[in-house]
Amino acid sequence: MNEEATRLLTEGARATGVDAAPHLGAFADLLRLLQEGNARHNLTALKTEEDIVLKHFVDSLTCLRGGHLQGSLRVLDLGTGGGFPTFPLAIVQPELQITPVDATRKKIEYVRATAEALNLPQITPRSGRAEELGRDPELRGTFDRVVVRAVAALPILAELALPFLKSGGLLIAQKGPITPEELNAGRRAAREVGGAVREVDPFTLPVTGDDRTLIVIEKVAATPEKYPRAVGIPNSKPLFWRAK
Ligand SMILES: C[S@@+](CC[C@H](N)C(=O)[O-])C[C@H]1O[C@@H](n2cnc3c(N)ncnc32)[C@H](O)[C@@H]1O
Repeated sequence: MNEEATRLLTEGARATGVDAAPHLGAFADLLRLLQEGNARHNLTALKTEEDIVLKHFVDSLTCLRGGHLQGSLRVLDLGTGGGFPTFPLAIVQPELQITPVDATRKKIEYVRATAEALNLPQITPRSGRAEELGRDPELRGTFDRVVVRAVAALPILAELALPFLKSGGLLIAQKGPITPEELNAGRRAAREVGGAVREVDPFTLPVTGDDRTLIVIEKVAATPEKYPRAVGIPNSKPLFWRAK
């Protein structure tokens, strides 16, 4: 990792309360593996080391805001893509037991190989659609946290994520700026699937100043059996929201 990318990672992580210094070697390995994997799997559009460090590594770490990811929690990363926020979280909080999930099998193969290369056995990837995995008795209702970054509108995320959570578990959704309409629909959808919005935390990404919002939804009641609906329906007919 070049000097400027190292400086940005250190500074950006510090702004989120993380000391990156002990982890610089692991982040450098992750950067190299992502760049190599990108040639085969189209994992990220970001090309420069500085952009990857800020917009994937530091951005992923911002889901630690609020202090909801401490201890040996069972965490599901819904729509992990190239492993974000899974890898940055696993590097700085190795006690988390993380299951990254993605519908694209090749991305999960990359995530599995990268977790092995980085010696992060606490990462146990699964490929599949959230609509189907959320009905698997081994996964439904078994997670303390679901993290999700850049996957869908909030009402869709609520339907896909809440089934995975235990009672009292939290969905931590990393989003860009959110409109009052999306937030309102997200609140209604959350209620429908057994959740309640607990925190809406607007902030700017360290260094770049990009607008971000961290939304925390608590599971307060069992998710009705009919959710999640069949594959594709949460996106094509989102609860209380318009389809894209
Ligand atoms: C824009 S990418 C974001 C990837 C990663 N979270 C990040 O922030 O870089 C969205 C990912 O979500 C996955 N995805 C979308 N809908 C899904 C679903 N219903 N079940 C599982 N994965 C899904 C896609 O395959 C894609 O890899």
